[in-house]
Amino acid sequence: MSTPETIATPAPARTAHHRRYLMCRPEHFTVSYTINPWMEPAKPTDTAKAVAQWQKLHDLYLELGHEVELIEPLAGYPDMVYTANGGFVIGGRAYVPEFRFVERQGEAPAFADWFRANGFDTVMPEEVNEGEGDFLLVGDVILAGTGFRSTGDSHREVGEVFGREVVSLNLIDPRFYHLDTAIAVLDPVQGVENGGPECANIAYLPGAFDDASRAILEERFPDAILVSDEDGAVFGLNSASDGYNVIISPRAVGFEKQLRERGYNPIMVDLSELLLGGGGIKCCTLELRGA
Ligand SMILES: CN(C)C(=N)NCCC[C@H](N)C(=O)O
Repeated sequence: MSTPETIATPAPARTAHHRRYLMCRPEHFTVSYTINPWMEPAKPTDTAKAVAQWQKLHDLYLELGHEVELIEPLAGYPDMVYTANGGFVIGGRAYVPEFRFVERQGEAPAFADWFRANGFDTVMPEEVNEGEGDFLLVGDVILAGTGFRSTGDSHREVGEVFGREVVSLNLIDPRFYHLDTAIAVLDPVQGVENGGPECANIAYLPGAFDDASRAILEERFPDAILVSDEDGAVFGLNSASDGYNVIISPRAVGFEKQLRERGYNPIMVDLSELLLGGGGIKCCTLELRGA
């Protein structure tokens, strides 16, 4: 009697897409205040180590063929390294942040000046929003997080600025206070009109969302990778993908395996020092989507 054969479904072939990123060298990095549960000013920080770890991420992007722009770090703004919060950029238009906490508010004019000086159509905000920390472009749609930082009103505003559908999602766990700690966008931006997939895929941490938001994610992304609480808790989802290479924390071992099974190429970069400020790989990376 022959035993039934299990036929493994082959992982789809993935293609890397060129990216342009904005980063900020953490020359002034330290933890001198607490605005998220990860930050403990009493714990010592090592700025040289933060710079060395950040440099590896920066150099990896260049090795992968991506472009990296730099913004000058400002003394007194140790969180400026987390450039994902410095704006949200699509089609050459930059929507500037309005930070929730006074400790970061001085960063916004510096990001606005950088966008203007580099030819972006720069839109000043009326609503509290923390840029690509809470806004993620997935296919043609903007997923927008709220609950801790960006307000619901900023979801309306970002929709008006870019003329796109916005899907609001409620974050409920203070450890995952920005959307980019709970969702990773895996596939390149390709709308149906550009010949791309109808829906680019994501990975997410179900426990970071309320029931209603989880239901939305399940319906919109039936093929999403669901990551474990263990991988979520080490900021595994705070990653950067070019559609093939996915840069993740070396601690997210389960997520690494899930990515390989789906045909992605996970590359591990350790930003343990920057985790002391409550940020990881994605937080240090703002995508500059051109016109
Ligand atoms: C992935 N995340 C959370 C980010 N997009 N940014 C990190 C910001 C960290 C900073 N200390 C703060 O609390 O604002």
